[in-house]
Amino acid sequence: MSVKHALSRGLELARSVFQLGLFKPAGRVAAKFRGERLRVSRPTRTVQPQTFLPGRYRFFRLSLSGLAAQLQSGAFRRVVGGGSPRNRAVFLAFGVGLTLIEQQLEEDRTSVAVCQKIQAVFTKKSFQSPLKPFTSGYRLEDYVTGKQIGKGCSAAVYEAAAPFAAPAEREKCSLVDLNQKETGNKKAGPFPATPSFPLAMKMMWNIGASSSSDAILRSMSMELVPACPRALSKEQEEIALDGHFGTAPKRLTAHPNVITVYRAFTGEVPLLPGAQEEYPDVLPARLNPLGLGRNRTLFLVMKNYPYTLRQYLKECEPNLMQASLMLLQLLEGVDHLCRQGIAHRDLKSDNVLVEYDSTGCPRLVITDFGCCLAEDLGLKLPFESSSIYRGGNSCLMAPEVVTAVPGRGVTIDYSKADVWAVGAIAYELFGQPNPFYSSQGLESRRYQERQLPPLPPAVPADVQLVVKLLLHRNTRKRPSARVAANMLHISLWGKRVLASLDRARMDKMMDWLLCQSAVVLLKSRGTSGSSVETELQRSFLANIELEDVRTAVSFLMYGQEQWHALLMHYPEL
Ligand SMILES: Nc1ncnc2c1ncn2[C@@H]1O[C@H](COP(=O)(O)OP(=O)(O)OP(=O)(O)O)[C@@H](O)[C@H]1O
Repeated sequence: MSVKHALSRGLELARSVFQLGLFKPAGRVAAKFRGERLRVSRPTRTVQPQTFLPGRYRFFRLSLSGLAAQLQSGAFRRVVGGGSPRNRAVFLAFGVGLTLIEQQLEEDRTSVAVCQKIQAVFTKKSFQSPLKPFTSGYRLEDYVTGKQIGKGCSAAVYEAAAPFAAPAEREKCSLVDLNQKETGNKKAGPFPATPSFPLAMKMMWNIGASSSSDAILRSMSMELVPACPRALSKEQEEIALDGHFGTAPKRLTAHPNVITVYRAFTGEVPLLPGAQEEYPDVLPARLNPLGLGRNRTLFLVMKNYPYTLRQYLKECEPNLMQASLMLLQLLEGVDHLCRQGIAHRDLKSDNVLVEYDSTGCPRLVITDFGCCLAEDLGLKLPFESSSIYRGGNSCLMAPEVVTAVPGRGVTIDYSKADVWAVGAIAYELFGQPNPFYSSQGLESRRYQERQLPPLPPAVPADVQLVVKLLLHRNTRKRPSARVAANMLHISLWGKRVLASLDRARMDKMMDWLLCQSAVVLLKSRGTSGSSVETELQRSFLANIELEDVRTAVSFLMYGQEQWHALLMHYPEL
């Protein structure tokens, strides 16, 4: 290799590596050129908190001061000074690279500060419940129940109403309301002649636990993960905590794309419409002499949604924009769970509920946390024996979960399992059958990425890329929910800035983020109720982090192939 060639190759590599913000390879590139491993001291971890540490490489990042020390060391100078012209050229290129790093760090510090300010503005206003706050409702008698609206393997769900929980006026925009308006059914007072049912009451089937509140709350504790702070009465909250000896499952904070359980209480199983015909076996002997159920069980009160996602998609065909927004909502919901160390483990279109926002756009919420993982240990589950429960719905179980083999020291990492299921559900959102349902033939245990069916050609390329990446078998090549959501946000609302971006310079991106923030703040001041679009944009801005944005931009700019080529070259990325 000529000196000129080595110099230009070194510079080119340094530039591309620095532009991507990948500092780790810089060390390796240098080592590669020198034909030996560069013995720089391991990263000193005394980087100031505000220093930007790019992406996943933060733990590996070369310490500039360590490198500087190496540069000054006699051994290094001997290699460089006495080395071949090629070595000197590479050293020169590397020196230029170091200057670039310094500049980049300075720019990154500014960008991080911008992101932090934006986050602070958008995390202030927390998500508001659409229902009037209420202080009672801890007994079955507080509610009027209507017809059955759903049934699963562990519960029946009924429509319900309570005078103290009427929906806030501006939020009454569900299909139920629309239908009632069309048929002239106007509300007159808290319990009109034909009551509308803004609530849904889930009655769990209690077969295993005894009838004590303690046993019920302990055995069904996962259902309480999306419960709001005052969902349980004081006494039951204490029982729920005591029953777990201080290790009760985590509770989620509210999010527009995650169900909120407003009330949870234990009570006697009533004979509700359809019980004798549809679930006689799980009724207590008091109601069915042959029934196996216990006398008391857990009740959960939530907002009543007009559709599950599966029902909605059977009846409606969302357009491309709506389908993309729906995908984005699932990603935002999953990101919210991940941030709080919770894995749903049973995501499917039956466990997603749908309503319309004030503009007619479908709003999605993730529901049914009965199979979730919400332990203090986080998203890693020790998997030492096959009796350990991995989650529901094996068809949509991520490859790393379904193929895990129990053994000593084995853990299953769920941090990207839900997002994989979102990738599979994306097919349904865009009008295709879910490729992982048995009728379609792919099994998450053994499929290859090339076997994935294409999405319809009309689906935007960026969305196709996101779905492809989400279904990557290798979790290291699968983006997190946050990065995937950022990709969609930038693709939906930041196409122009993306086209003008220089990979390294995030200043244009920061300008765009500031503009977006102003626009979203203005939109939020409107009186027409919050729209899905605004909620999504708020979520994006509330969670903005430079390294996630940069990774999303890299994926979008390089596309999957180039990114993976880079990963192959530098597998430790
Ligand atoms: N808040 C709600 N609003 C409207 N319908 C609901 C609501 N919650 C549940 N449903 C309906 O009830 C059905 C069963 O609810 P859910 O999935 O929570 O029960 P489950 O027994 O835990 O289900 P699984 O079989 O997945 O374990 C849902 O598929 C849906 O049709």
